[in-house]
Amino acid sequence: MSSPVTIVNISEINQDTAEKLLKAAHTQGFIYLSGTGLTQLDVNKAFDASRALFSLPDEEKSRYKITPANRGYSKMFMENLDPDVSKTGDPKEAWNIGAITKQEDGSYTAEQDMPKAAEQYYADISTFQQKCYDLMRKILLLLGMSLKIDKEAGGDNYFVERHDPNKLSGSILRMLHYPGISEDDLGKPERGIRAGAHTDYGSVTLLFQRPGDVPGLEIYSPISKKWELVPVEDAPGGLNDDCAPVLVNIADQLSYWTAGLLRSTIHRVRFPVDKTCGERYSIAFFGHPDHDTLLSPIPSELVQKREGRGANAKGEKILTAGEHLRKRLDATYSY
Ligand SMILES: O=C(O)CCC(=O)C(=O)O
Ligand SMILES: [Fe+2]
Repeated sequence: MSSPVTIVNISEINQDTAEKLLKAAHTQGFIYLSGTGLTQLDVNKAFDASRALFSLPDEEKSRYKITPANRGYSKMFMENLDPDVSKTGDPKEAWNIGAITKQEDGSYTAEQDMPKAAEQYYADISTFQQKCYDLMRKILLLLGMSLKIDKEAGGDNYFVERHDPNKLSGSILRMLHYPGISEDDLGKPERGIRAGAHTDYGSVTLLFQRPGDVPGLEIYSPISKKWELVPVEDAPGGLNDDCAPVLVNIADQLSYWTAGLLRSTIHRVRFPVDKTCGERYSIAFFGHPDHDTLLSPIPSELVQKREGRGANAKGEKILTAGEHLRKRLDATYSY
């Protein structure tokens, strides 16, 4: 199957890689990255944890209901990403997991209440969270390089300095589970929409999929102006080699911040309803700037010449990343 999303190898951090990333982020807003430094084993372990958490009884999962701090479990139909289209909410379930950290005595603690069964996965989840943070910062370094940000303002590290793992931010790991299409769903298009059309809220999102699972993610391509299915890429090697290409997309805050130069593309998860199909698991890492980051125009000539858009619009109150996020979350959930 041909893919609307190009693959960029980021194993070499240099200007050439940075330009390739910028081109994809500006045109399609979605990019597959290879050479990320994560192994297939890292990713498989995260999916093992995900399957264990979703297979808990509904009654137990409901005890950890998602909070206004955006942590916890969101059950089937609870989230509605596109209320104009869906009256029922999205047929999917999700676990939002904040930082799990290693203590001096070697034990791990979660910043939120978690089921007992999750504890055996804490070390793996914590490692995975750190690797996601590292990958996000690598992407942000490359984007900083590509925008040729003024040296006195922070230069290549402008974005990296504003995504500090030790500061409060909206960054969150989210495990997702979409049930497949059953006999009862056949011929009913609204049942095929597993996650309504939306854009993401933060700076960049990393999406991990399982090679072999049903695909389902569709992007509204800014190039073809059509919905296009994004195939799931295969892993190139064994368990200890690079993982399957990671799907990365630019989200709203980074798009706003760069006056639309980097594109936040609309996407959804949809299964065709003309035949039954199996379930899909995915894991998203939503990277966000630190809450106190001012989303003021980026000091880069490439951004400044885009007058009147996003953070460049005159008369716009400059929001912090935390304020921007709060507005979006309050519009999506019924807590
Ligand atoms: O699960 C997927 O493939 C996409 C999920 C997504 O777009 C989201 O949760 O924001
Ligand atoms: Fe999304």
